[in-house]
Amino acid sequence: MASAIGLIQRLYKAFNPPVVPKAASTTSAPTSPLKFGILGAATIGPPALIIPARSHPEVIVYAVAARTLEKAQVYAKKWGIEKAYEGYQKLLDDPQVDVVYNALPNALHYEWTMKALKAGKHVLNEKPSADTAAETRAMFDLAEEKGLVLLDAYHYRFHPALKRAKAIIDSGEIGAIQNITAELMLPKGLFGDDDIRYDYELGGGALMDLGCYTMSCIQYMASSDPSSVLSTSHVAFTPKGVSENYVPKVDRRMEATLSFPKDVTATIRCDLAMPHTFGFIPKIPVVRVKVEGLVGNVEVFNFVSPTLYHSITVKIKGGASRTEKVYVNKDEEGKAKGEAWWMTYRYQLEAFVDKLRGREPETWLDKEDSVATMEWIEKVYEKSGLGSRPSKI
Ligand SMILES: NC(=O)C1=CN([C@@H]2O[C@H](COP(=O)(O)OP(=O)(O)OC[C@H]3O[C@@H](n4cnc5c(N)ncnc54)[C@H](OP(=O)(O)O)[C@@H]3O)[C@@H](O)[C@H]2O)C=CC1
Ligand SMILES: O=C1OC[C@@H](O)[C@H](O)[C@H]1O
Repeated sequence: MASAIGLIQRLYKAFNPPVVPKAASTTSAPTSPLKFGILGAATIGPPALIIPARSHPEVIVYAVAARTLEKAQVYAKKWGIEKAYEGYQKLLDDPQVDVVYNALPNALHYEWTMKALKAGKHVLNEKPSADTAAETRAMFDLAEEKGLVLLDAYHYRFHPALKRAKAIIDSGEIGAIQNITAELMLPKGLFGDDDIRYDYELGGGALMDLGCYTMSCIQYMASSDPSSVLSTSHVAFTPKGVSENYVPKVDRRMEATLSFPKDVTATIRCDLAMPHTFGFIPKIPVVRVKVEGLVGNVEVFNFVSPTLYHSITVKIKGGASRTEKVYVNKDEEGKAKGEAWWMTYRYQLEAFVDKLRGREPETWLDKEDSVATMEWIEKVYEKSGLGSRPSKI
């Protein structure tokens, strides 16, 4: 009962956060709040940036750009955004925009992040980083050269629940890691056949969309990059009405097993549309990561959206089992940083702004994290025979 009430309270506040006055930076040198501009009137914009920004004193969502002015205006009106632009370049040309949130389809991340950086903007770039590791590397190289902050929005990494699970593993409580399993599988019916996730030219595929979280997560849990892709299996997406000769390039489902140094193995599973049970009962989403060690294991249920609900279960072989839940970061004195209702996106925004303002973020993902995740996504695609998504460089 208490946990149901907690869930309702967290959900309500996550989507109806207190709107705080916009202030100058909290650093000693006062500056104006940061003005964010969104590329694309995208579905992800409100949960990932617009709503979290309401409770961030240093963030104003100031502009949105879409391919048509009408779409940008409708979105701007709905979400209380001051400026609406037709075409993405116009938003980049606006000197008032400090930060660009790139919410375009994956295949456009590279082009528009590069353009935004060239225009002198910091960038919060949606996941997965780009279509290939070469594109990712080029984006981060340019950000470094320009002294700008670039972050790929692997939002799940910023939630304290993940940090707690990792701390348990790193403490040695479960012994040396032997095996990791990360799964993110959704039921059929969430995405139409014309969704960007099923479009090869737009960087589609289950591994790109959902699998990037699982790939990133196994690397984080293992504290290492993989050594090789041992095996893959996939179910391709085939649009309706295509000819017999159609060669599918997009995975609806992907499974891969990878080896890591020190005899560690990891399996990832992702699915954009798990078939209904008996053809009509939708399956429950599968969102979990399990790390098995020599003497025990840790399992995080719902590692991607832990604010809604999560559990961290620790089982020691032949011994006790316990469950933890962690919704806020605490410093050494026990002072909370964050709120139980902060979604992963709000934690991510906090870290992004801290970095940009020269404060130490609680969590950060750098160039090497992003490049390594893309590299191994490409290697899985190569092994599967589907091949990498088309690179622009
Ligand atoms: N962090 C997270 O939890 C999530 C992240 N994502 C990521 O965010 C990005 C966007 O996803 P999502 O919001 O679901 O997607 P949407 O389809 O809702 O938005 C994509 C945006 O890209 C623009 N766009 C530009 N060119 C094209 C094109 N050729 N075809 C289709 N759209 C185009 C669209 O049009 P216009 O310019 O006209 O507005 C639209 O606003 C992806 O990279 C995805 O992986 C998605 C969901 C969750
Ligand atoms: O968090 C997510 O959940 C649903 C996905 O399709 C989306 O792209 C992803 O980022």
